[in-house]
Amino acid sequence: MTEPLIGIDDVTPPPWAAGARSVAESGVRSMLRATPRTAAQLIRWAWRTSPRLTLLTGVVQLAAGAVTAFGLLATANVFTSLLEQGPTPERVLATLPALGLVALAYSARGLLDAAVATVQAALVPLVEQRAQDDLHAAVLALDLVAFDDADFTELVDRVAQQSIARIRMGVRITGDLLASLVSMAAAVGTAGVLHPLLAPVVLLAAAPQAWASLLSARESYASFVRMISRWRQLDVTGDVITSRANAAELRAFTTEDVLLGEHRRIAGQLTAEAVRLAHRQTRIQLLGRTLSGVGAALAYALLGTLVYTGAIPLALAGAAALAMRMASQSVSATVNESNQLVDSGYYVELYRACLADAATRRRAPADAVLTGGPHVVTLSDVTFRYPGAEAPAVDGVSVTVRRGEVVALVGENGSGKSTLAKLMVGLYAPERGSVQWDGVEVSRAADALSRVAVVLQEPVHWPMSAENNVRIGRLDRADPTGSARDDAARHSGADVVVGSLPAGWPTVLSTQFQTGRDLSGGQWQRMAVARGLYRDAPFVVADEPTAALDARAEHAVFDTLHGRTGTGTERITVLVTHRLANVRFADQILVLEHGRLVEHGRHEDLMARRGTYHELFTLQAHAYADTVPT
Ligand SMILES: Nc1ncnc2c1ncn2[C@@H]1O[C@H](COP(=O)(O)OP(=O)(O)OP(=O)(O)O)[C@@H](O)[C@H]1O
Repeated sequence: MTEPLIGIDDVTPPPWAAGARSVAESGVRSMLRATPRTAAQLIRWAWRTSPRLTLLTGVVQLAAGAVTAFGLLATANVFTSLLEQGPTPERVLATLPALGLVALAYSARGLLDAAVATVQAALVPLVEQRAQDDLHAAVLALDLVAFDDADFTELVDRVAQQSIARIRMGVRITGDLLASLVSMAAAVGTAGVLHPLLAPVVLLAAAPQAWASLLSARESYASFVRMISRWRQLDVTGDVITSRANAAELRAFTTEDVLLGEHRRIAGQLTAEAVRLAHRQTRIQLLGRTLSGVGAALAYALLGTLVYTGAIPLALAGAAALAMRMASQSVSATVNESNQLVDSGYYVELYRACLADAATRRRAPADAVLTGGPHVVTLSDVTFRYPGAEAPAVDGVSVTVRRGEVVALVGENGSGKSTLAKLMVGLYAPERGSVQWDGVEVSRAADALSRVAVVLQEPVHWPMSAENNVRIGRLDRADPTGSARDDAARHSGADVVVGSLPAGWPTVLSTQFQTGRDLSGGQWQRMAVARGLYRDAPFVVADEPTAALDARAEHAVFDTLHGRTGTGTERITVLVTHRLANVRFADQILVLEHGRLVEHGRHEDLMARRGTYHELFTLQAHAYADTVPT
């Protein structure tokens, strides 16, 4: 097979990758500016999480840097007094107080390092938790339609998987960077005090290494942008291979080899790119180190010249050499930490961009209140298009539904039934036209969804007890004796499912837990119907609620939905189904084709019209009539 299995070999980088692309294309100077920006952003988040711990971290990091500087000065002092006129026993004794200070500085640094570790251990997880919490809150506040935008959902996935960990790392590195900067300033400052020429020379010696690190980081960004579609393909293929849901079909169609081959093909491309990148980065780093080495040699040569010409007394030369050594060490640490921050900076920025994007995709603010109802639901010229789609999924639908009615949505696959049902309850807002409940625009009503129960074809498999799988339909419903729960279970057939569970209602329905159980497709659907009934809402949307149910269970569910038994008829029921025998008794049948409402009426009217509904119904009826013995 030569064609890529996934079908898309090169996708356009999503808009959220623009940040990485601009870094990859930007100069070293703008990358230099990115580091303080990232650090400032992380400090702001840390401050927002805990001003006290942030302040404390800053203070102990600064103190650690300052103590290191103090240690350097004390050591320089020891050297100076030792070398002043050649060491003698008296002079050695005279250095003892300075040596004491060196020891003090070392132990203070040890204590401060412990303090840094303790304060960071408290602060970093808090910042991480807050970042995760804010992300979850933003995702839960999203308008449903946001999940239909593939680029945005990939952004959310990436941020959830990568950015949170990078924020954690970034906060820690920002603290370390602060301490390294103080040490560097102290060392460079000391060298400068000993002779003004030494400070710039020390910095110049380190500059090539810093430059090489930034170039190397820029190469990483460029590689990331180049391979972004490969990474997406690798993730998708990996998920197909490892997912439990796919396991049976994947084997039944004997696709193991082709999938493995596809995964290897993509992974091979990524590995080749990783090797190319590593070689390029090694060359850049080597150049940087060589130039830095030459710079360091020049710096020491300058020191030698200064001593030789008497510009620096010999007694101070040892201190100067020490300061230069420490300056180059702390410059290396600063460069290394800045580098890591540049690396994290991309994901930190992605997180910020994701929250900003999510804020624009929130559900519209509720500015209308419903008083009871809905009694009358009115759709006027409703049109809706999924993000990025050319054709509307629902196109100019107008209809009125009254309380007590059962409305069936009928049509071929992809004709817009599920989308229309979601528009009716305000899960989607129309692009054109309006959906009103008793004259109120439903997508702007504060409490519309609390009046809705949905039963979907592929319901959520809530990883919780069977009891809560039903009660989550309305957790605040007062049902101390469990009679409402039992009613819902009886009318959906979930009572039989629960009866077969080892611990009954408390059994956890998830094999992710040791004592948990999984259910069959039809059993899950019965639980979903029970949940919908338990919600006891005045507006019920049942989207293929019985697709996986056996005949007896299906019959019972439709009896309930049609209000012929049990749980009350004072509601609106919207039913999406392909089993047309179940829509015969509906008060209104809406037939959709390519999103347009092409037929509308009761069963008898539509049969008399001999249009699409008549054709679909007759096809199904014949399939049964030919086989039922008379
Ligand atoms: N998330 C989405 N993004 C883009 N297009 C979508 C999305 N979901 C559905 N569509 C498209 O919108 C149209 C209507 O889909 P919808 O799910 O409403 O159809 P349906 O009548 O319920 O289909 P089925 O009988 O197969 O369940 C289809 O053309 C479908 O391809």
